[in-house]
Amino acid sequence: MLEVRNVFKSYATPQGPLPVLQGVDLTLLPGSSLALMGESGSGKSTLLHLVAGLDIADRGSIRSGSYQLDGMSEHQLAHWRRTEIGLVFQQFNLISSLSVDDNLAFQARLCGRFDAGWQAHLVQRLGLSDLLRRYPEQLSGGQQQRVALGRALASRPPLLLADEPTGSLDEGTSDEVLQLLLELLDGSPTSLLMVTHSQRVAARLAHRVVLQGGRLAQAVQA
Ligand SMILES: Nc1ncnc2c1ncn2[C@@H]1O[C@H](COP(=O)(O)OP(=O)(O)OP(=O)(O)O)[C@@H](O)[C@H]1O
Repeated sequence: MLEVRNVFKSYATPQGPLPVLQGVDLTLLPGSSLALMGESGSGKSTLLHLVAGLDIADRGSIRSGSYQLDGMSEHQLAHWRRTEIGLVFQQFNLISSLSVDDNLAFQARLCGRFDAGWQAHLVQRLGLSDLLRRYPEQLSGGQQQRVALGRALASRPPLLLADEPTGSLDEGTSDEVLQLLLELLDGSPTSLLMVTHSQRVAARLAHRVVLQGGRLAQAVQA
């Protein structure tokens, strides 16, 4: 279970500190999914980066399972990122020098959780069987995002963090990729925290919250 409690984060700017998160509270149960919405610049990516251990909160607590992120060293945060979370970004972030097959296995191998049977299942479900020997530049956007999802899920992380994962795909491809993701997560203990601007996408997840004035509010259904 992910628990974010009273988290604050400001950035230093030439004009002085810019407060972005001002007391964020969030709970995400195992196997559940939450859409994180809010206007551009409201701090969605900032919050996701804190949960990912890519940046550190000024104060407050972030915990998941037996991990307490505040107070962790850079080395411990790197371990957290490697073993406990899967990350998917709008710009796929695949490793251009590795084949699809090796991209898929990359994180799972890194954290010692490579499972050939599970990877074969992901390849089949994500429709990647004919693309395994290709390199990222030889794939369409939708294909690259399917590889990125497979890579993030191959290590069976307790928490999947996705920042606008379908943001650069057309509507049809976006629906297809989201559908695959939700099917793969169905019945699994992996929780999904997804930043999205799309009401359509958010409506498919179990819960929705909006970041406003540095805090989270329940989303009002459009
Ligand atoms: N490293 C940084 N240094 C200074 N200011 C930053 C930094 N990163 C983000 N910001 C500012 O913090 C605020 C929140 O940014 P963030 O990227 O978290 O917003 P967002 O809600 O994800 O926006 P979008 O929907 O446009 O991606 C913005 O005003 C942004 O300019």
